[in-house]
Amino acid sequence: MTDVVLDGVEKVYPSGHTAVRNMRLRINDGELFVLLGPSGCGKSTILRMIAGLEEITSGILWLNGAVANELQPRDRNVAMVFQEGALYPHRTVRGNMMFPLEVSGDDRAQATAKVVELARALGLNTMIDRLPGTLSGGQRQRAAIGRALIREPSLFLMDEPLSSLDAGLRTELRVEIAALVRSSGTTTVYVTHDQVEAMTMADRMAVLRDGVLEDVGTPEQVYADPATAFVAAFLSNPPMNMFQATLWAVEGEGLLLDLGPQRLNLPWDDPRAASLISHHGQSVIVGIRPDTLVPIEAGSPARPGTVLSGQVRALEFHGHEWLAYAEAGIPTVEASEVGRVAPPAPPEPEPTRLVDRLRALLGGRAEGGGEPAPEEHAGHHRRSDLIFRAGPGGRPNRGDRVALTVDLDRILLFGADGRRVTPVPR
Ligand SMILES: Nc1ncnc2c1ncn2[C@@H]1O[C@H](COP(=O)(O)OP(=O)(O)OP(=O)(O)O)[C@@H](O)[C@H]1O
Repeated sequence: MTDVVLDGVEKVYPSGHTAVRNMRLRINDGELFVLLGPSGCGKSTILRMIAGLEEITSGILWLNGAVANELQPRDRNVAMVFQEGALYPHRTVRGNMMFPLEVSGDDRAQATAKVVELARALGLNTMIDRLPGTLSGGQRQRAAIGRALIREPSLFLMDEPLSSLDAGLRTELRVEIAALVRSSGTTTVYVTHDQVEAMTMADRMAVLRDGVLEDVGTPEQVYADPATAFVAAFLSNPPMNMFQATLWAVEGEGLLLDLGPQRLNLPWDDPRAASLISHHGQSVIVGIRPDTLVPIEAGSPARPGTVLSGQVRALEFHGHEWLAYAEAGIPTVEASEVGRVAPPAPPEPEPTRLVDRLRALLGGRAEGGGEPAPEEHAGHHRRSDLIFRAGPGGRPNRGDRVALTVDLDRILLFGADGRRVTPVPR
């Protein structure tokens, strides 16, 4: 049993690259804690610093209330599983799982019983005498997890243990791993770049970008109440609409979100009004999840300032629903670039998105249909402006003009720096 505290931890590699910046995190005893973020954000570096495999440049690491910066890895009672859990190829599953107990000189009869019990919990009992080379990837990962857990570490660290497996197996194993580590009560830090894995497994999770902690909380908190535009966009599937707006506080009318050719209107009694007033005349980012947009009959009554409209230009079938992409002429924001601490990568010399290359080739018309290209506004403009869901019965057709009511209580508002305009409760 152990808790982990990172107090202002930084990692600068000898190359000069800062991989982790001023990391402040508390991982509680017995928690299944997930570190989530895109490739290169510093997740593995943090895990390796906790394990003692990577030196901490500055800041303090506390393990169970004691400073652990200089503690040798073997003195931390930590077990780690990697993407490809390395097993001894000439030892059976049983032999691999027995190994840590042999090294620590455990009683052989007790060790054997323990291995059999854990192998059963991992669904490996029927293959306990097989060599790793005869196992599937998922079975090998289970055996690696078994070997790591057998000596009951105080802290269990897992670095993308499922990323080499196919989608079906990942889903199956993530449920099993979560159940197993919870039943063992071992504090676990689990690294992944997969949002679904993080949200389905975590007791609490941290979202990282460029070595910086963007948000931390339970999956429900971080999803429903994200601290930054980056977190909101990273966790949204289907993608969140991220619009560039100018905010105007207008007496008698409320708070206007000027989206270029369209606008939304928050009443003065909106709970966010007090925080929003300080953004009067400034750019804000409006995050709208597709499920907060509901198609309505054109011309049907709706409160002014609660409707967005557009022309459907593409539809995607997702089995249980359709996703529609409507051109609305509203400037959008690339949330992954908003509020970055590290300088963004230099711009690509050539358009890299297929749609941009096609558009360049076709002289500005990527999709057929001959519709005039929408007017460009300030801000980063994408053609697929407005993404919304349509049930199997209510799907629009390509080219239809659609009106969508916006659930204003559920829109997320961020300042130009990407941080939420209202403080996020945690
Ligand atoms: N030994 C090293 N020397 C210099 N830079 C390094 C070293 N190891 C990692 N980095 C850099 O530090 C940053 C963080 O790397 P890290 O492996 O922690 O990221 P990650 O979030 O785990 O990525 P991934 O999901 O791709 O594994 C990256 O930019 C990486 O290139």
